[in-house]
Amino acid sequence: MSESTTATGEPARTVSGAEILLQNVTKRYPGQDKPAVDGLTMQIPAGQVVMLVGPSGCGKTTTLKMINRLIEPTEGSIVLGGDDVTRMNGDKLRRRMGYVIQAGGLFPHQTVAANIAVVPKMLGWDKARIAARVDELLELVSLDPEVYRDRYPKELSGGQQQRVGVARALAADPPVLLMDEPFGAVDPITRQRLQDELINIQAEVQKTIVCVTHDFDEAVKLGDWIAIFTEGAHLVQYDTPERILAEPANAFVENFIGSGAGLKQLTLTRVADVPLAEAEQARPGEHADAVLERMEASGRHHVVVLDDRGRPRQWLSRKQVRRAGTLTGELDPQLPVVSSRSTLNDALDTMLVSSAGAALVTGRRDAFVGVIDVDSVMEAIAAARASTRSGDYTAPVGTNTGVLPAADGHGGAHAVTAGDPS
Ligand SMILES: Nc1ncnc2c1ncn2[C@@H]1O[C@H](COP(=O)(O)OP(=O)(O)OP(=O)(O)O)[C@@H](O)[C@H]1O
Repeated sequence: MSESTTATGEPARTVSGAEILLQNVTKRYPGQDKPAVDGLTMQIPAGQVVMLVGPSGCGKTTTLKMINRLIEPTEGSIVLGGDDVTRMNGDKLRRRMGYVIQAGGLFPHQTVAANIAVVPKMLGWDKARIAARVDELLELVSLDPEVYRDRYPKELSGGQQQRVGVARALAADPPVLLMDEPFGAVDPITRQRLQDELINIQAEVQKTIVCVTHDFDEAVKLGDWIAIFTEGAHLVQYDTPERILAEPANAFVENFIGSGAGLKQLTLTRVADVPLAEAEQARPGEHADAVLERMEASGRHHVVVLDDRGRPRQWLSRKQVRRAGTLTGELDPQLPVVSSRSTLNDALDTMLVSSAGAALVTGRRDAFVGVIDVDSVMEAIAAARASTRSGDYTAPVGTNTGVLPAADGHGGAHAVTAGDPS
């Protein structure tokens, strides 16, 4: 995600996350012959997003929960920003790590504000500071504080509950956010929106995020790095989404990625990276004749009707304009809109259901910025295929051999195909 921050031209922000280092960590559950996590050594870089993926039962959740010690490791150590967490008080530690689970995991009998305030209260913040923080976080997750702060979880949609879950996890500004299948319980459209929002939030907060998912596309979309595990949390490949798609370490990874790796490349490119077309614009209340005259002069066949804050309301053909007489500006619920942060994959989905074969793109505060069409997406795919994937970066360390590679400039220089399956 940090790459997408620069791709959208926004200045890099100060990293507030901390590095996490798992050192030779093993978890044996009582009564199990094989360890759920077997000697895992893994570096999770500060301020970056690491996605943990792999088949069911491979040890993703156990790995995640050992980081905040909801599960105690049997062996090994976990270091957070230089401190050994296995020696810290568990409650104190969990205040330094936000934790987001499926469906938000909110307390049903507490209001949204009270849910978000849990950790700040434990930390003894005064009321005014807590109230200000609650409102700030609700704004951050795109919920109007006036409307939502006094509601109860059951009065929210699944997506809204998930947003409150993220707000709660961020409440005391912890350096680390742990997420376990955070968007598993919402419908695909809401999931796409929540993922886009998380990308936006991360661009602002730059936390260290470790996220478990079943969904490889989600891992490609959100991850700076993806760790692919087999049983026993054996790391098969730990690298960038680009590299994993282009050079899967072995047949297991190939299978896991599934077919259509080429199409998955679409998930790596954002709408903001593609040149957008301009569009004819109009305001509610305008008369059809004037609008048609402008469309005639520009040779454009569609006009986008924008409200006074520049947000799209309608997208009309000449015929529709003629029929309207005067533009009402009434919001079209079917309007094909994508955010400039959306992936080309999401944009393509939206375009395919839009009769215009194109989509309106919005930027900051949902203001209209241009039009994306199928041709520009196709060109972007061709360009991505043609671009060479140079290895000019250093992948974090990850291995199950229990030995941290020496810092000789080579250690972890490429990704780790750790615990060589041979
Ligand atoms: N409390 C427990 N007691 C005994 N065994 C457990 C316990 N929790 C998990 N396991 C076992 O440890 C292994 C790893 O489980 P874990 O939940 O970490 O996997 P996962 O990759 O997160 O799976 P999923 O994707 O299905 O959630 C599994 O074989 C599981 O059955």
